[in-house]
Amino acid sequence: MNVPSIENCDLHNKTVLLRVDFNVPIKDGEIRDVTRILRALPTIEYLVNASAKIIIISHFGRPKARDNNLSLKNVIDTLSQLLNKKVKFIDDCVGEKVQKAVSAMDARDIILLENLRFYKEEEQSDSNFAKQLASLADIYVNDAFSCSHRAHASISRITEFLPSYAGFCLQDELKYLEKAVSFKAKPITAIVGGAKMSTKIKMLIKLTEKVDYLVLGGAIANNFLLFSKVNIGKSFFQNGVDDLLHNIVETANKNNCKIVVPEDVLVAVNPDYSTSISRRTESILDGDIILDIGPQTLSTISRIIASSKTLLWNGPIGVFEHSAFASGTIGVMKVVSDLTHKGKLTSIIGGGDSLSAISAAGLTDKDFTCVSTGGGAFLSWLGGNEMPGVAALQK
Ligand SMILES: Nc1ncnc2c1ncn2[C@@H]1O[C@H](COP(=O)(O)OP(=O)(O)OP(=O)(O)O)[C@@H](O)[C@H]1O
Ligand SMILES: O=C(O)[C@H](O)COP(=O)(O)O
Repeated sequence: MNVPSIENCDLHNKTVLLRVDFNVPIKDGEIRDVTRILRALPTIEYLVNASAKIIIISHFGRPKARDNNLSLKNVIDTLSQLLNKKVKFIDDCVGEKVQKAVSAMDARDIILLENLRFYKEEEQSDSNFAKQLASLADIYVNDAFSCSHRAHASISRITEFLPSYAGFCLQDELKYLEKAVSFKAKPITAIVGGAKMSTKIKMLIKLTEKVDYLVLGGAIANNFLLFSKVNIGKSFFQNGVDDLLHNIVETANKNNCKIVVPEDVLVAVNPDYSTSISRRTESILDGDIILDIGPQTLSTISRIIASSKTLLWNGPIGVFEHSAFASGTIGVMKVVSDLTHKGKLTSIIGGGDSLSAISAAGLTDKDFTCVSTGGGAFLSWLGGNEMPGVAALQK
């Protein structure tokens, strides 16, 4: 997939608006995984060495309004440390304050603007908002593969107003993902977990056309359990998706794709999630909250992976941030990395919290064939959907 590279443009003394994905997992103000920041460093360093002025933009979480917990100020110290260079933070992303800071920039200066999603216009792909962002710079660079499935102002609308290029992280992810999935060695297993049901359930239909096993974990699995009339107690699930689930199950049957849901689960015993208890799915109580798969399901999934040649995985299988609910995600991670090292499995894993789960398992990028920063983006790309951010660069 060809995209115009920043290597093909004159950057000297130019102001560059760099869209990255600094939507990193964070808890109590502490970043739990810096992979998404690390992956942006080669592009930032390249721009510094080319004597550009660099304005970094990103979203952070899914804010409904301005929210200090979702301010990009939370990443500024880590970014400066990793770059070994002072990065200035401006607490807005458009308007006079930003314009003033930009006009005071020298070559090689870096500023980070505030969370784009503090403006509803970002997700609305508003033309004026994109124009305002564009007016700050001479060149736009997209280095956020993990956001390129979103048709948002800073991803696809903005390319209407500035010469636009791809950074190295975006280029590499496209290249490695293409290479990794080109083998298509069967059987192919996809694991989809996590909590972003509204985004991900829609993407499952296309996956069932391509894979032999679709293993469901996380909150997404709850929806499928509920659909098959299992009591899920007080567990998280998405409302109003029964028609979609019906289509997914039908398409899976038509394509000989086996959907695997948990047969046993771990539920919370106390409200602080410090202790878990295992239950068969048919024995879940009304007050239970499902937060992980149980041991039986872990061994079923491990068996399926051992019989597979390719594994695609997005989304933790449980709330691995709490040790009582980490055994499913970490157990499966270890099986996958072990088979990858033995050369028996091509493993491709992606997603913000999935990256964090890799480190929680004591593993790194090197333990898998390909590790993508993209979660929803990775699933969308696997399903063969057009990526608005990539398409916009190709226009
Ligand atoms: N059973 C469950 N109930 C509720 N939340 C869950 C459950 N299992 C996992 N999770 C949560 O899902 C979150 C991650 O979901 P998410 O869909 O964001 O995955 P991701 O890998 O970060 O992908 P993306 O990059 O698209 O965000 C984790 O923080 C985890 O605690
Ligand atoms: O975490 C992600 O997958 C990306 O940052 C995109 O976030 P979104 O699903 O909130 O658009």
